[in-house]
Amino acid sequence: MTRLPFMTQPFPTVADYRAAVTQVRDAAAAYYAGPDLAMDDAVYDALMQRVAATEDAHPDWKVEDSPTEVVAAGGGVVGDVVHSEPMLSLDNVFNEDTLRKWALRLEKLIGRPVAGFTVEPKIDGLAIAARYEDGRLVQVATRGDGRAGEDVTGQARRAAGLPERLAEPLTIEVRGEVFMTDADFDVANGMRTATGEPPFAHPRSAAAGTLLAQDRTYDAPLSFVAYGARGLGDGPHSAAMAELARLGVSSTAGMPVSTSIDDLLAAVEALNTGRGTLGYGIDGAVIKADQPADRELAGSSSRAPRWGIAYKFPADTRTTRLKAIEVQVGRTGVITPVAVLEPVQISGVIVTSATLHNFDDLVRRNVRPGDTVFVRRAGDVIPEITGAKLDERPADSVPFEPPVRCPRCDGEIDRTQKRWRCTRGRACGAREALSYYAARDSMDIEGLGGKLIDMVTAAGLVTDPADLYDLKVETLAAFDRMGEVSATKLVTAIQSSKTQPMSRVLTGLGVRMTGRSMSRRLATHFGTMEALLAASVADLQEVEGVGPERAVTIAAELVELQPVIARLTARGVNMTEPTYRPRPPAASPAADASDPDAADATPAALLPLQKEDGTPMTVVVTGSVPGLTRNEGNEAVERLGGRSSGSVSKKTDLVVVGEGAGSKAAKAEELGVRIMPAEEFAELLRTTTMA
Ligand SMILES: NC(=O)c1ccc[n+]([C@@H]2O[C@H](COP(=O)([O-])OP(=O)(O)OC[C@H]3O[C@@H](n4cnc5c(N)ncnc54)[C@H](O)[C@@H]3O)[C@@H](O)[C@H]2O)c1
Ligand SMILES: [Zn+2]
Repeated sequence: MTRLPFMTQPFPTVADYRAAVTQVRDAAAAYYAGPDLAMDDAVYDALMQRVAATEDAHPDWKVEDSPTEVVAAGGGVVGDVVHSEPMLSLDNVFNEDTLRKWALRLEKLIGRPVAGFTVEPKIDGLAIAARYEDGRLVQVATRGDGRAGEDVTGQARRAAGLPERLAEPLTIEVRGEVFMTDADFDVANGMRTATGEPPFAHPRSAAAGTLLAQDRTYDAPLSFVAYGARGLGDGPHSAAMAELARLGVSSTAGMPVSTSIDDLLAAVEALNTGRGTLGYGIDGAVIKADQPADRELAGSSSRAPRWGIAYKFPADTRTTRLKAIEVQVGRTGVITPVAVLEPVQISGVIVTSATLHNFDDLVRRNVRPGDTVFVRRAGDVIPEITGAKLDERPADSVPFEPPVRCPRCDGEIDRTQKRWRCTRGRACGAREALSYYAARDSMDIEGLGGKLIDMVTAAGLVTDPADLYDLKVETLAAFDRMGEVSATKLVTAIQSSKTQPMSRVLTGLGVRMTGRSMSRRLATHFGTMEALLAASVADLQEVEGVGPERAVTIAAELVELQPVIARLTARGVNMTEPTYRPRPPAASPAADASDPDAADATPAALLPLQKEDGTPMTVVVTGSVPGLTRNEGNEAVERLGGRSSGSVSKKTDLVVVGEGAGSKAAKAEELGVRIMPAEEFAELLRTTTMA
């Protein structure tokens, strides 16, 4: 997990520092009191780090009971249940380097290697302590200020994983996290809105609001996972967790125990990678010394144990402004609201749009254009909006009006399912999809215009591009004003489109967030449709211009398109890209000598627009090239091994100048970039593709 190293700067003045302390305290007070949030977790964490850095730099500025030194930054709500032993916070690390340092410091502190570390998920919920007497659940309390918490027995009894009775009549204390799964979050908000209450903004606040609710107007589901126990003997932590599981309590049992830091880091990384698929939110990993003897030697400060640490993952939830809600009609007629966002960075990725799932959800989550919304992005999953900050809603905001008719074909909408659909299903998008497929820049099927597409779709003959290849001359000839001759011509045009390069197939399929040049780049990079379909989100990002957001969308689109691609392939449509050259393997003399396939991988002869090292020249085509459209001109550049670009700069290697060229040609001359007349370019294309 690589992250930009950054230094936390101390505050310049004592007044700034004090103001930050107040801000932290206020935020913590709101956070621990219930579902409301003053700021993003990431902002809170950064502020806390700055407060700590300032205290390091100016110990004399430090305020009494600094939030860096007390549990819950001093914001925990004190109750009347006194804990058997303080419930502490955890110190944080944010990267590999500081985790290694922490482990070294711990070993120095105890004077010997740590016997083993457990790695547990840090579930994003609320800490509780649950007492069992003779196997019966008798009391549950929140962490509070660490010394005493509030009694939440009634609400906590409903948490899945925290049973009313243990499998054996033991008297023990169980500590762990109460949280809400993503699925239960939807249920909870459904109940909230049904009773006229504002929905929760995200699962953590839903868990807090539910557990701390004074009046129980609804019964939202909660879950529990234990990560601590008292009264089960003095074996290792991992054994205690296994014992809890045996007693019927959901726990972190089965978590990896590592003896080397490298294994430990691998376990942390595995948790981070899998975090999007858990079905509930985690905000980090918790690493603990497994053996009680090690823990005892290390001890604790007033705020946190020294034998454990939280490795915080980059925040997966941020707030931003919802600029607009757009309605998208998918290929199968599914109608979904899509959020257009003020760009926001979430765990290193700029997010500009998010899914809102469906129209019910929009109501349930009470989200309106103009709202400040919580956006969650977990790993390679399309970002979603979990809720809005209702206290920041503009006074003039109005609810979003869902469409009454299909925004694409004006047809009826089927609202019987959660996911609304155009009643015309695939046929709704067929016309658009087919004209796009047949267009000159895509498969270039001459004679397949709007009228014909209307006829074949209305007759139910064609719903997706693959159906085109099944069209028979006799069938078409029977259409009004068609005739044998034009029907034959059309069928021939359709059939001969099968040899078009894969990049045009991709363009024709209309993969969201890709256009013609991106389709070409994808096709040239992967070479075959098979390789493209097998590409992971990470593989896709190797293609120039494909960032994480686009990669996720392309991957999702390809999954959706797989059936039609399979049908096209079955009909003999070409799924390879002619300009594709397998990239030579990384220079490794040993591999060259022993690898029998190495000979196959030697780079092919250079194409006219490739540089000596095989990389593409950057080429700008301006003005018209005889016989080619602008798109075909760009396509030709790539077929000749170059990379087409729209603007002339010092990095441009070649400018093709045709009739009607304007300022770009002038700029090329000014910069001394090589110029090629369009006729010469056309000739080059002719000779190269003939060879
Ligand atoms: N947005 C805000 O305004 C705001 C305000 C206060 C706190 N916060 C968030 O809360 C964090 C600090 O809160 P904290 O002091 O309650 O927590 P912490 O970071 O000090 O960690 C301790 C807590 O982690 C939880 N936990 C989850 N899994 C665990 C496991 N396997 N083992 C042990 N503990 C586990 C427990 O609830 C425990 O109390 C901040 O980093 C911030 O993200 C946000
Ligand atoms: Zn429609």
